[in-house]
Amino acid sequence: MTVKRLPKVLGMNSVDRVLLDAPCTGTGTVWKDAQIKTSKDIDDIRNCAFIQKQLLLAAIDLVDANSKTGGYIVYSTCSMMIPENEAVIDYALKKRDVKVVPCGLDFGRPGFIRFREHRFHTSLDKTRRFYPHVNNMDGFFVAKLKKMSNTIPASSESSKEPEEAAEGVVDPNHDEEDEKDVPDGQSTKSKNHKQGKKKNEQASIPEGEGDQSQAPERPAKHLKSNKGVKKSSGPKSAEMNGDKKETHDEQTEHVKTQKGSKKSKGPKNAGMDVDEKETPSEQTEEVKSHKGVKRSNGPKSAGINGEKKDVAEEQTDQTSHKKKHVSDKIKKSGSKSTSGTKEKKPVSKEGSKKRKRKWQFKLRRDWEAK
Ligand SMILES: C[S@@+](CC[C@H](N)C(=O)[O-])C[C@H]1O[C@@H](n2cnc3c(N)ncnc32)[C@H](O)[C@@H]1O
Repeated sequence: MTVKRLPKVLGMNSVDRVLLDAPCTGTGTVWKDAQIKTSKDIDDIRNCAFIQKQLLLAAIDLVDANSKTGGYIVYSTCSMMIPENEAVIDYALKKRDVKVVPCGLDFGRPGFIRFREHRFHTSLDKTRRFYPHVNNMDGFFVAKLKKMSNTIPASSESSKEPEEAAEGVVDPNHDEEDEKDVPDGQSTKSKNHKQGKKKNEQASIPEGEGDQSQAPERPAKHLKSNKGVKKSSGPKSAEMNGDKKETHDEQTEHVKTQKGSKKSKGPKNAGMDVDEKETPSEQTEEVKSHKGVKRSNGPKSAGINGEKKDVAEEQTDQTSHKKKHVSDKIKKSGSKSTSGTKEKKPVSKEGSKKRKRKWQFKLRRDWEAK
């Protein structure tokens, strides 16, 4: 039986409420199953998003909006992927007469309302995101919907739902321009310099918090598609430290595909103060192609507060985009630049970083072009 038939079989508007703990990629379980970082690829995310959207619509159709004791649908996943979370809820908002209501949880971070080129309904900030390194639990997403009426918007019925299920899958091949003002994102990128050759190897991973501010875009991580990955079955732990002043976290560690690279230590900060943040520079970690590269272990630094972070990151992006121009100007003015100058001086760390960034953007551009 297909998911779509579920309401017809069980009865449309026949139940008071539904808890939909949807099947997902389980990327939120990364702290206890590091393999998840390399075992899932964009196709897995797409497939999950597809079924999740169908399941959510079915769940909504099952619920009776006029129930005096219910009319609610709670949707959850243990995935950190926006396509499996906010995008699914946003999709449901367009397809059914439902609205997002507060979850009643005073911890966790608000869901994203914008991400790269995507813009979600502002009520998505009532959803909640939980991060392993922040909340000492599996990465988790939860949204509570209130069904407003049992009518299905005409616009919804006329459209083809299946194909729309693919909507919301954040295309990692977005314009670089979009990265500037977009929140965290975290596309996954190949570290072996073969991005262009591999298709659909990037996936978007949320990183920051979802309140108005957006986290910085990060170099993508490379996701491999290995089989035999453990299935996620929802969050299992934990002591949820209710940090109310959570700011952005950046769980966007680089997914390393090579052996020998340092492993992520997962949530190392039980009860960690949520103020921990990544510095702007962290979002521009280079894509490494060789083995033995140290990996980022998530949030390391503190320093910037939520609002400033976006700005800082934006600036970082802009800086990268303008690098070439700046370099040219420096040349013209005859000043000695650290990189890009004619004289081949030993490249400084800073220069090396810039060049890598430049190279990274170029790769991405080329890859996107393909
Ligand atoms: C995150 S788990 C839910 C775990 C459940 N809340 C529990 O505590 O046992 C997702 C569940 O969805 C089921 N599932 C997978 N694909 C499905 C589909 N197409 N339709 C309905 N359920 C599906 C899986 O078997 C799995 O039990």
